[in-house]
Amino acid sequence: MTDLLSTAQMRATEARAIDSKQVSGADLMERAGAAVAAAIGERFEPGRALILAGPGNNGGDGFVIAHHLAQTGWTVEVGLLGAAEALPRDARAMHDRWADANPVTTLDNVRVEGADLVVDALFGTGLARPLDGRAADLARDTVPATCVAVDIPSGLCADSGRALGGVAFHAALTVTFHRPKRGHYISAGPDHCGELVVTDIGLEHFAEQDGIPLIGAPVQSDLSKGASAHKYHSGHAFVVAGGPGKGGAARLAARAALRIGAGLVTVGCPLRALTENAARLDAVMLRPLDGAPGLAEALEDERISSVCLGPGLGLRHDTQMLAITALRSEIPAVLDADALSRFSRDPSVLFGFLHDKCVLTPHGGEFARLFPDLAERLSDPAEAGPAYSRVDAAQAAAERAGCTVVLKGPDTIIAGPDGRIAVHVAAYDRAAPWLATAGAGDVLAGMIVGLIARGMSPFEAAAAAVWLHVQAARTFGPGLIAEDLSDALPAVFRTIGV
Ligand SMILES: NC(=O)C1=CN([C@@H]2O[C@H](COP(=O)(O)OP(=O)(O)OC[C@H]3O[C@@H](n4cnc5c(N)ncnc54)[C@H](OP(=O)(O)O)[C@@H]3O)[C@@H](O)[C@H]2O)[C@@H](O)CC1
Ligand SMILES: Nc1ncnc2c1ncn2[C@@H]1O[C@H](COP(=O)(O)OP(=O)(O)O)[C@@H](O)[C@H]1O
Ligand SMILES: [K+]
Repeated sequence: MTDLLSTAQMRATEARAIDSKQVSGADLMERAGAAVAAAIGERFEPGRALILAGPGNNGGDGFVIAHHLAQTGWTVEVGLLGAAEALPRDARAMHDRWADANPVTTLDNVRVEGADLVVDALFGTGLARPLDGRAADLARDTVPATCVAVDIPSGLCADSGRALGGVAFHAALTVTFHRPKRGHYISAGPDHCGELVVTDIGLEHFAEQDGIPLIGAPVQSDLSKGASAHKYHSGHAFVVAGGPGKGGAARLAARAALRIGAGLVTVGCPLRALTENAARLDAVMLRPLDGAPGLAEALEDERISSVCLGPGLGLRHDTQMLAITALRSEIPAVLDADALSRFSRDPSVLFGFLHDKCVLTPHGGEFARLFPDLAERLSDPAEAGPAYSRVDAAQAAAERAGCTVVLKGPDTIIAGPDGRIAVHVAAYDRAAPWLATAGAGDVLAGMIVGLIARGMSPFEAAAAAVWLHVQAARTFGPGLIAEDLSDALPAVFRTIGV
């Protein structure tokens, strides 16, 4: 499992290593710089390299890289921000080794034009405030295709993935050490990092705390079915649909719930939408509902194991009554789309009925309607590190709501009411750009409700569904529309051995 560290966790690991006296800060810097130079050697032909060295240990790594590149045929120029005398001890030593035989210029005097490679060793995990002056100009002027970032692109907050002051380098390659940091994955991180390489610098033995897990493929045995199982062993998911002409979203959710393995799925809809839904559904069952009292009656069936509300439900008063009715039944519930937005005027009404078996699946806009203060902190300019992050926001939302919150996006954050967090990022080798398509969210809600019907906990169901959803998009490939996601699931199941 890959996990994402905070800068504090990384610093603690480094401190434990150094305190053990088994390794020194200079050893770590030597290994870090050598790892970056090796990654460069595997991807770029030698030419003219410009190293931008900052005033801390990130700059120290830059001098190690200069040393290695010069030994492998590169013409190397180094520009330093600040005075050599002010560098921390290890960085100063690396500077002195280089400066003994080579000139070091100031950052003000370097020019990125004409460089085949720009090594951004300005700031790493110690970035405390926005880039300014010459560093900010260089971040704007450096061509991403020629830029290799040391540890993290300078300007990017390693805890939040947000560019402090809105300015950060864009790199073709980022080489980080020991473990990826949160900032490499969430928010703008992947956009700034380019290719991400994580190198081992010998800290494994000193790692104590786990970071935030990046969600991987679900365990096959959690999704397989017993050879002699009855359909009711896999649960019965109930999806509440809107009125005539509005049923598509709920049908997408229902089909996803069935494909992901719920034993039975029923769509409940107003009587006047029955014919339309009947014409479009076969394996999914249909039940007319007479408003909230009708839903209450339907949910009295003890075999119903999960309920999904929101997709295509509309923003009228009925939606609020239907949601409250579903929540009162205490059946595990997935609330999406209109079932969230309907409560924007007074989210505390919703919070009053939620319980720990619920899952809320807001995209950014829906999140802002339910948690305006948290969304505002996210949209306020990030001026100091560690900046407020999507992880902080999702965690605070789950605590307030008392249930699992899935904050959707290319980077999807899953937060449990107990503080548990998991992240799936559709970037790097998990990119799924065609998933940004109408109805994809409805399918995700259906997948979650289907897995809950099968007996998974809300948090586990959300994590597994988010991975399967992206995997289905990646398996189908370009041209994907929401309808295709459920139909790609059988192929996905085969590849993970279900
Ligand atoms: N952890 C590990 O195991 C290993 C870590 N290693 C490397 O160390 C790096 C972390 O080093 P670091 O802690 O010295 O911080 P770094 O990022 O160089 O910056 C700090 C300096 O920048 C300054 N400063 C900050 N923001 C600024 C701004 N906007 N504009 C101007 N100045 C600003 C800040 O000044 P201050 O805030 O103190 O005034 C301070 O002087 C890490 O990313 C990795 O590359 C590897 O060598 C080996 C293993
Ligand atoms: N660029 C992207 N890459 C991968 N997945 C994405 C991207 N943008 C959105 N998604 C995912 O697509 C889904 C969109 O859901 P949502 O915004 O509710 O759309 P809709 O309301 O149209 O169904 C979410 O699961 C989200 O995580
Ligand atoms: K950097």
